[in-house]
Amino acid sequence: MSNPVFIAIDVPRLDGAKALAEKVKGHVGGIKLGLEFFCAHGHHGVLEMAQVGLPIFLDLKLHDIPNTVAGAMQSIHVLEPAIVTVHASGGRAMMEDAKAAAGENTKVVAVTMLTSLDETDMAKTGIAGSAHDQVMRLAELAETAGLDGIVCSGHEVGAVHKQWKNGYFVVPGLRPAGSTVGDQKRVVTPRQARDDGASVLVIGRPISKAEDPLAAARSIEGTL
Ligand SMILES: O=C(O)c1cc(=O)[nH]c(=O)n1[C@@H]1O[C@H](COP(=O)(O)O)[C@@H](O)[C@H]1O
Repeated sequence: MSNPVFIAIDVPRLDGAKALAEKVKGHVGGIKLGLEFFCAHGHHGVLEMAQVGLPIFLDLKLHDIPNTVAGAMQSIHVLEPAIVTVHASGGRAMMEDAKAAAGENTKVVAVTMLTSLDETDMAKTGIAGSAHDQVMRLAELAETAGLDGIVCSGHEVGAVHKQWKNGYFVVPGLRPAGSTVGDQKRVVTPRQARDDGASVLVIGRPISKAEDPLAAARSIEGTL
């Protein structure tokens, strides 16, 4: 099985991003570039990072009216990302149009409930009920819209996997035992997420902020 770990490269400088990716590339399966990186370096930066030779996950978390999101998807075609994110709360029509506008080899996955939120945060945005129910509801909506899968925490991935057999499940909020949780709230270990059906394990700071990122990536790989 190929390595399911995508390293989240949330660093501001392109040279630093590239050096980190080069360092760990033998022990991860892909590179995730998010808003911090894309806002700083745009298309040029993504093309530079693609030279490392690993699949690129472009985590743009698109959330707008359908026409605008479809346009954004068309604008990133040329980058040929393996995975792109949109927000499930953008609704069914937005997700349908995002998928229709995506390249044939790009998986479009919907962020359900951010792993930095818990039920108290959710209630303050006007959504009552459990994180589990909210993720299941949005997963069903994403499947109906024809997306490839969703992003959810390791707390929900087992249940979503049972409901959506051939879905593609991206799980962030991962922390090896004993590591700092930081701003994440719904957290599990990489091994737990993989055992529960995650297709992709997104891991950032436990590798990027480690004293020795190569050793950290290798050690996580060894637990899988
Ligand atoms: O879409 C994502 O990748 C994502 C969704 C989510 O619910 N939570 C989440 O942490 N992420 C991303 O996953 C990465 C997690 O980074 P670390 O907390 O440093 O491992 C960051 O790049 C986040 O933007």
